[in-house]
Amino acid sequence: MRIGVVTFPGSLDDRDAVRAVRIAGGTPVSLWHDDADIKGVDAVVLPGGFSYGDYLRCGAIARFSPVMNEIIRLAGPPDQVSSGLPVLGICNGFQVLTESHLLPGALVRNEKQQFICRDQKLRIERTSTAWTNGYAEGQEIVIPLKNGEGGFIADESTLDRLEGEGRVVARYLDVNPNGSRRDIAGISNASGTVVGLMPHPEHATEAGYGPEANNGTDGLAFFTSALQGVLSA
Ligand SMILES: NC(=O)CC[C@H](N)C(=O)O
Repeated sequence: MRIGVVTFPGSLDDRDAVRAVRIAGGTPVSLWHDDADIKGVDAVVLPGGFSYGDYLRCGAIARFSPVMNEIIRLAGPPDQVSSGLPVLGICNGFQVLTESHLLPGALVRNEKQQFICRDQKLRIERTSTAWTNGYAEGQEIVIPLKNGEGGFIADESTLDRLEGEGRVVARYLDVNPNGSRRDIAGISNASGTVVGLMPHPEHATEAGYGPEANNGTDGLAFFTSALQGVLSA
């Protein structure tokens, strides 16, 4: 399975995302922000970093890049249950997804106005997505978190809708590091093909290099899940 990893000017975690795809058993395909097509890949990862220098707002400029035009077209409308292109947005990638309106809500400055870097415990709440079907529902994992604008916000009716439709993919456990509403760390579109996640699974895919928990490999199932290519819902 060929998984595209997009590099924007200022991307930081694209190399680790490429590596994670390879460790999971997939074939990584590098995509450049200026590419008008996505080379026929089966899924796409939008990596973390500081696309276009985080000017204006994180992800606000990346959303208008040629490669995003194509990804937005292929991913399909966010509230429609259809099998569009699977897309995982990690951290800055999550910010790009909300700016692109592929996911609802927005990411704002962390509550304490500081950049955070820590190992973060999460609970996986939705496993019927292209990116989390390899986890058990309710599974607790620890992966790195590092961002300045990671507070997930949305109006109450949108939050209720996300909860009601089971679209909260992951929630912060023990500590809510950034003031995200309802401890939300990740959400999906209606069909579970598009997932945005603020912490970084690509940094916890190789034994001995991620957080101490489970030998540092708690993030790998995001990438092996995509290789299953099957949604259970
Ligand atoms: N690690 C990242 O992707 C950082 C995301 C974003 N630039 C922020 O600081 O919030």
